[in-house]
Amino acid sequence: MGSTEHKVLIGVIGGSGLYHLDNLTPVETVNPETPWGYPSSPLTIAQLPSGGKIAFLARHGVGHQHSPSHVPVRANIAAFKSLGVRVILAFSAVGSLREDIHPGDFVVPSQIIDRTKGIRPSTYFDEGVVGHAMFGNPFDDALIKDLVPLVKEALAPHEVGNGAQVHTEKCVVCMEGPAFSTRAESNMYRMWGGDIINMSVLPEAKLAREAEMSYALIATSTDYDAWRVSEHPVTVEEVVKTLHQNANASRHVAAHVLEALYPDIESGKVGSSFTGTMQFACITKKDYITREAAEKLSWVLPYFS
Ligand SMILES: CSC[C@H]1O[C@H](OP(=O)(O)O)[C@H](O)[C@@H]1O
Ligand SMILES: Nc1ncnc2[nH]cnc12
Repeated sequence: MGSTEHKVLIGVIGGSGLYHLDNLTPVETVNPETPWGYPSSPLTIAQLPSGGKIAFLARHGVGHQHSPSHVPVRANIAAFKSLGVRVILAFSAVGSLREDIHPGDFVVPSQIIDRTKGIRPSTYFDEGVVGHAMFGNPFDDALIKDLVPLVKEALAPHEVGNGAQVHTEKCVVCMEGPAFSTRAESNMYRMWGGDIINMSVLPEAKLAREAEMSYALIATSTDYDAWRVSEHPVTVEEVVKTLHQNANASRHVAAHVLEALYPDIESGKVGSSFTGTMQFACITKKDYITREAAEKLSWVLPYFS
């Protein structure tokens, strides 16, 4: 198990362009080996001004060495869980599938369309224990309700937000990658009701749910993907350029939101929406669960210890 003297209640996942939160005070680095291997990067435990502790993880590694299809997501979520994390705030660079979601805007989505190709390990329930998590509302809506006003507040000063809007109630398409979509695919996603697109929200959100953790995505729009005929289809240069412009705003949003949410997470008012939900989601009969399988699952769910 991961061990630290610190009580860590919130995990932050930094996406493309967000490889550190150097506006917070680091206190320790941990790198727990989980039954699913090591996380994408060591976890930096940092202290908030009010004293609360958070853990930061770079999704693709600090050198951006893990492609979206090969991020060790099960290890990432298990590593957070082993530190006692209850809430995960995940940052992600996304393409916009809508005219009114401009590059530089922030989006806190409420739905997901899965366009990954089944090549990512995406469950903790594939080795001897069968469990079916409820996933109709893939994010923690109660967390989002508290989060969105805080994101808006953080971006309100023009020198921070630079006029960025905050969009809610949107649908994120998660594609396999690493190549971007064709124009035809991009248009199809628009017809399906997709509003933004990335390569990372799955299986992250699903594994957080299986581990009974509260999860929300804070997406920053970097481009118009491939659907907009007046423009050339998205390139990585364009994404990275906008990302660097957005990174300081994201760090500011993270610091503001973490500080404001911490007391409610500590008191259990926020972050407990899914506590206990997996207890009856496991369908395998007790006598059929091997000690090895139970031991492995106990990393993410207390019922198996
Ligand atoms: C660098 S462009 C595509 C890449 O960016 C996004 O990463 P993240 O979600 O970690 O910010 C997208 O999901 C792709 O992995
Ligand atoms: N257009 C796009 N497609 C998929 N992932 C992205 N991340 C940023 N822009 C993206």
